[in-house]
Amino acid sequence: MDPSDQKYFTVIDYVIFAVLLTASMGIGLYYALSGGRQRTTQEFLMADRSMHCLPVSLSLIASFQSAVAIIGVPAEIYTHGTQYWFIGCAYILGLFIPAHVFIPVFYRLRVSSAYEYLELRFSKAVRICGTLTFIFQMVIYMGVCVYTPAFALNTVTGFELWGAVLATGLVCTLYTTLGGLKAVIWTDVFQTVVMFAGQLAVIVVGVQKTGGVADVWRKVWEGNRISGLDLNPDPTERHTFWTLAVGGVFLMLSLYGVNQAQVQRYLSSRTEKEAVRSCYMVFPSLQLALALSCVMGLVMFARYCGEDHSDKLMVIYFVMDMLHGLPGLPGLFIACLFSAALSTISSAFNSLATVTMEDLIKPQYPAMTEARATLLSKALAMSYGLLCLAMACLTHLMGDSVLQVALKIFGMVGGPILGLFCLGMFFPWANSIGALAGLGAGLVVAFWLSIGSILSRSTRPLPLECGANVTAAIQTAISNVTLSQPSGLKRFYSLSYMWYSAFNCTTVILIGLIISFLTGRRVLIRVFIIRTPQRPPSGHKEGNGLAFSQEDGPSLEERESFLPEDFVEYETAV
Ligand SMILES: CC(C)(CO)[C@@H](O)C(=O)NCCC(=O)O
Ligand code: NA
Repeated sequence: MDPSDQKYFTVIDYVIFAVLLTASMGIGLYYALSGGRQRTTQEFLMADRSMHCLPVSLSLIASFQSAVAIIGVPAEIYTHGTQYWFIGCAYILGLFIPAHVFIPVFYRLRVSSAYEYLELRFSKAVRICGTLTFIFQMVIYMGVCVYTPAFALNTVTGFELWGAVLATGLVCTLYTTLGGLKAVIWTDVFQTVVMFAGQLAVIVVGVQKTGGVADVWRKVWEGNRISGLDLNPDPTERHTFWTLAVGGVFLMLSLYGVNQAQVQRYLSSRTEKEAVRSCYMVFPSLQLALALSCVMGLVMFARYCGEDHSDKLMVIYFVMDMLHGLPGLPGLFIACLFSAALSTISSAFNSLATVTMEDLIKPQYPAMTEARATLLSKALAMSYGLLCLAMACLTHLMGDSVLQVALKIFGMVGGPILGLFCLGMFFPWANSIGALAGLGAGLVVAFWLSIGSILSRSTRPLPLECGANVTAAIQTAISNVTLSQPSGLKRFYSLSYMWYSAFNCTTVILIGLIISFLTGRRVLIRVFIIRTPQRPPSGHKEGNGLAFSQEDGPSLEERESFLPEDFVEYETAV
């Protein structure tokens, strides 16, 4: 393809892209100069805990819906059919459980960082390890997010690669640093709308150009792209109903239940009810986002099938092919891609600044003034912005399908973090040594599994794709002969990446429980149930899962300094 943006972009396209960046900056500036003018950490990091559910819910979708999904999901559907669409089933429990289990715990504790919970429940060491793990996860993910749209555009249209990376990184850093969480949430709202509009435009034009809905349907049906329910229980099958709908629930829990970016949004809601409502409202919008990307994949198939496009950037080729000659629309799609990316990395910057401030810095300097803490938070948001640019360079070196890379990061690092929170919330007899050992073991096994899967895959053939051919068949035959790993380990390495979250979460819980039993068995434990201002306690039955054991929880004084009136205490036998 001719690498020249002259072919695709007219002045109006550049204008639309510029409007996106300017409007985002404008929102940042507005929140820098209005309200409390970002002079407290409560405002900068928590949006004064004053948000309504609609902006919060749109912002919740935006956090983990980046250009990776916009490019990756249609490519997945094109190559492997609509099986991936079944991940929509995981959204039911994946949002219901956070709404009724995780939100009440975090909200009622009035924490700022989700990791504060880990110290309340276990110890300072567990909190710090949890925080560091989260920082690691988000920093890598951020690099993928900022790099993907820039790289895609550069390859297809010749749009300057590092120019685009710098523009995204700097604009995002600026409005995040200026306007705090309020700006992040309101730009997310605007960017989510642009994202949907861009995808919709491509689909409408695409359907028209391929001959209408009936024609698209006939082609994808004949091309065998409408997948039935695959109920194969084999956990090494990449995408089946089980890997997607059950494995996907754990993925969703790690993102929507305990990820700081999302927890922070729940906490910024004005009431707990509003937070729960926003979580419910994510469901239809996330289904819409999924449907739009899946349909785009199908339209793309209707357009190209027969041709052997296995390029992971084919979505961009397709879009430019559809939209060029329609001034403004290529610009709208670029705005859509960058909206998706901006809204994700801004959430990352702000949540990273929050945990670094609340979990790593404030506990060391409890006497810090509010003015200094706010200034430092802004400096942190900005530093993470610059780090993000560095991470983009690192991503430059990675291969693989971007969607798979992002979902693997969520499973490898997010899975163990989810395990840590579950250990705390659901197992009163877990102690902090168990939690540390569990997290450590969980991360080691997660990395072993992921690295093993990368290494063993390099000796296997490429997956059969649309234009499966003789070469692939020969490759399979050869690799079947040459693979000599023990089959048990090989099977372990080929676990579907959609199970990573569930598997790694379970490792943490199991090891955590075993070590807890070995290091601190007790006959009696003391369980503390949080009372809510709205709902007076009526005995221990209405416990919401937050439990402190006698030995490894914080001291009674410490707990009282946190929430004097909110605890009820009783003894129970193990
Ligand atoms: C988080 C899910 C799985 C929810 O459907 C989806 O948004 C997704 O595939 N995200 C990929 C990561 C990204 O878009 O950056
Ligand atoms: Na996003």
